[in-house]
Amino acid sequence: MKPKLDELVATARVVSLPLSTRFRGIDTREALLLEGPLGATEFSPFLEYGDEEAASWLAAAIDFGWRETPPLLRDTIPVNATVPAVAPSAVAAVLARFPGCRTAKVKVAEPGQSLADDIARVQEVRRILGPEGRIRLDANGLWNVDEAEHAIHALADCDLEYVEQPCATVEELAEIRTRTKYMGIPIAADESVRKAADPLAVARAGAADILVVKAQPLGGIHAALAIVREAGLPVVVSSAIDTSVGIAMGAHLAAAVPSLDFDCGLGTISLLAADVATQPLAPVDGRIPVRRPELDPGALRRHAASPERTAWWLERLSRVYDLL
Ligand SMILES: O=C(O)CCC(=O)c1ccccc1C(=O)O
Ligand SMILES: [Mg+2]
Repeated sequence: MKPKLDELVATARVVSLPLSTRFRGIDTREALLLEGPLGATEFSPFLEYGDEEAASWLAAAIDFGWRETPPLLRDTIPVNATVPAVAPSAVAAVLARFPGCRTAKVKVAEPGQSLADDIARVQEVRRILGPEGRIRLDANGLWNVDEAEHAIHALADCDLEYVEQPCATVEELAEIRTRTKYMGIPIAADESVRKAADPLAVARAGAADILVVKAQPLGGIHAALAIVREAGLPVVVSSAIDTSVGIAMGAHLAAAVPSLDFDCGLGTISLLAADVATQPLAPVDGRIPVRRPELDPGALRRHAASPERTAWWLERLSRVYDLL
């Protein structure tokens, strides 16, 4: 069901939240929050995304606010720490923000950095987590196949759970997966799922061992769950530096998937220096609860975006609404 645009605009609030650590080249995160009949919901495509891409994010916001979730199989979700491409000296402070998380996802292949920087960061994560910790990497598609092969081989010593989107295309993923198979390190697809015209193409091509699924870019909990069912691969539910409201959307998806073998990328409230919920969905003992957060009116006021940015988001909302 599609609510009227007026109904969306009536409750829309735009916030600008400071990050505790720079991530993806940003240090504040803007989001538009809405109140549906079922609770708060979030529309927060990244600023550079075009309206077509943002349309899936709006469909997701409406899905979470206006449609009952599928049956939930879990009431808490284990989450990973997310380590941005920071210097080794900053790793301990980042990990300390993720209490109880046994798994860390480490960003690698950051433009302007070298493989030596990645190795130093990953080694520091391994040192702090100890031998029982799990380490996965995320290159956001920034290596070519030869660079990926070299880097994965060099980092294999650190005992890797999987490598997420080492290269950009499905063809490259298939190639790197073949080349690194002997190392026994699985390849996960993220952008090849959430930014693809066909999110199932990577699974069909046999180009990944694991799918990263995100509720907002995939059009919402129900659409993402259908993709998970059809893909037939293990999944990791993740997020996009959402507020607690978007994280809750992801947590409900993670609670609904038939099986959940990996810790999820839903701990990222810890990368924000402020949030919008009365009780933020930050990790405790390595897990987040599955519940709908309540918006905190004081936080919405304190972190309200400027009138200019609010107008920009409302215009975006109305343009994207017309695409649904
Ligand atoms: O999966 C996680 O640990 C957190 C989410 C994350 O890494 C992310 C957050 C914003 C944009 C892109 C990504 C990504 O997985 O590539
Ligand atoms: Mg990723």
